[in-house]
Amino acid sequence: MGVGWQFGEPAPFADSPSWLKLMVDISSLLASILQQEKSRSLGELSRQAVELCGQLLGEGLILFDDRGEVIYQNEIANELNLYRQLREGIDINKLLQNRKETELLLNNSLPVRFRPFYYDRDYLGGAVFTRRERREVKNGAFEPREQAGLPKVICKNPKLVKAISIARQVALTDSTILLRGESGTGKEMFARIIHENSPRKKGPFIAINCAAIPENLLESELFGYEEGSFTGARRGGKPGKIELAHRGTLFLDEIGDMPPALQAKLLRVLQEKKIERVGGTRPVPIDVRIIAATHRNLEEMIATGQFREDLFYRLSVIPIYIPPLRERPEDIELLLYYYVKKYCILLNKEFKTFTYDALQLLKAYPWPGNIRELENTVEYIVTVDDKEEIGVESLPLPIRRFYPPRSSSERKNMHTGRISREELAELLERFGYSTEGKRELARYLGISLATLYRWLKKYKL
Ligand SMILES: Nc1ncnc2c1ncn2[C@@H]1O[C@H](COP(=O)(O)OP(=O)(O)OP(=O)(O)O)[C@@H](O)[C@H]1O
Repeated sequence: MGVGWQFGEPAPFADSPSWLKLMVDISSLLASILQQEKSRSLGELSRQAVELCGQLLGEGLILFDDRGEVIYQNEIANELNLYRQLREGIDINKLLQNRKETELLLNNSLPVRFRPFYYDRDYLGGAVFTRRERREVKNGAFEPREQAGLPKVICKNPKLVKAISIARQVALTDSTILLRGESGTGKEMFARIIHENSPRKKGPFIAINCAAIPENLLESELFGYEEGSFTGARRGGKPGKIELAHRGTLFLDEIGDMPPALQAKLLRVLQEKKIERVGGTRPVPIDVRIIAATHRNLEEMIATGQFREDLFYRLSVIPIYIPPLRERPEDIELLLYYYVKKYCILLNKEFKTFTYDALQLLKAYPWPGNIRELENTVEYIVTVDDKEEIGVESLPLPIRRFYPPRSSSERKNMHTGRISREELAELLERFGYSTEGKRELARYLGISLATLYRWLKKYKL
């Protein structure tokens, strides 16, 4: 590598030694920039190669540098929470000092292997990966998601990406947040992300679903109680969820279902930052960050007197709306394959793909239960189906029976009986041959059951 200069005749100041020195200095500067560029692109190339190998490996992989710092971990290691398991199960530094290939079993029976890396005799770092045999990983080693830490957020929809970036920003503050969105859209997941990215992450994350607890118990669950405050009260009393969330985050799910008396009490906590247990006499100072969530229309509830306006404004200092899955069809395919991968690993099955038709149907389906429904659907398919490619026939009935709304001319064709035999056969397959399936199909086609039977007879179906 070198730098050459070419001048016109005569070369300016060619005889001057300081001119020559300047040329030499500039040349070496340019050479070192070129050198840097070259090594940077080599570094980038190796980084991308590592990432690609990590993705293709199909096993959990973590790379450490010579001081035991994690420099890379792949998605599966993340999902398996491999690093935490390692930290809890073994002394990582000892493992690194050992500097020889080691095989071990973590506390949760996850088998891992450590391999050191050298350059000449210098130790560069090492890799830890799970063993190839999936069977062993399957035996209880794949932790349920809740314990495995934060789930990965799968999305490319711009609205959701924006919502996530807002959540990460406001995580740093102590403002109260109101998460709005339908059931199963990921409100609790958002609350956890906010907590984990906040200065309170070392404190507790306490969640309570206001709709799941009977009204008469909700107060003591939230505020706790003193000994003897009611029949059956535990000796010594009991702290409530708000108290348990001290120095951490309290996630109040389904806040719209909170009874009015408790709404007033919660408002006081927010205003005074103090809490009084049921049957208690002295308020205790409390330091919690509240994240509330609801799928209900709180504005309407305020208008009908079911929800306190003052509490609403206190809670929704920062409102974040999480769009339902049907409003972000671009995320459906990503989520489908994310869960296929998860359940194939979990159930020790070969990776599966969807046929074009199945994918189209899954993308058109409105997913009223959102991501929770999608995950359950994939778990069901992967469990019961052994085919490598998932076709329409493998999808659960409610999805098979769903047909995206057609254009009016297509509907007109159907009304006038101009539906082809193939089309009717395909619909029948989709809706099912049972009487219930045929009834659904007739409803879908906008014809009576008797007409449908006539068509089936005509086409000998
Ligand atoms: N973008 C996403 N990527 C991956 N998983 C997601 C995503 N959004 C939600 N999930 C998963 O979907 C499931 C439902 O999410 P979550 O419980 O947070 O929903 P929710 O809105 O709180 O539901 P509900 O109001 O019914 O309690 C969880 O398992 C969550 O991890």
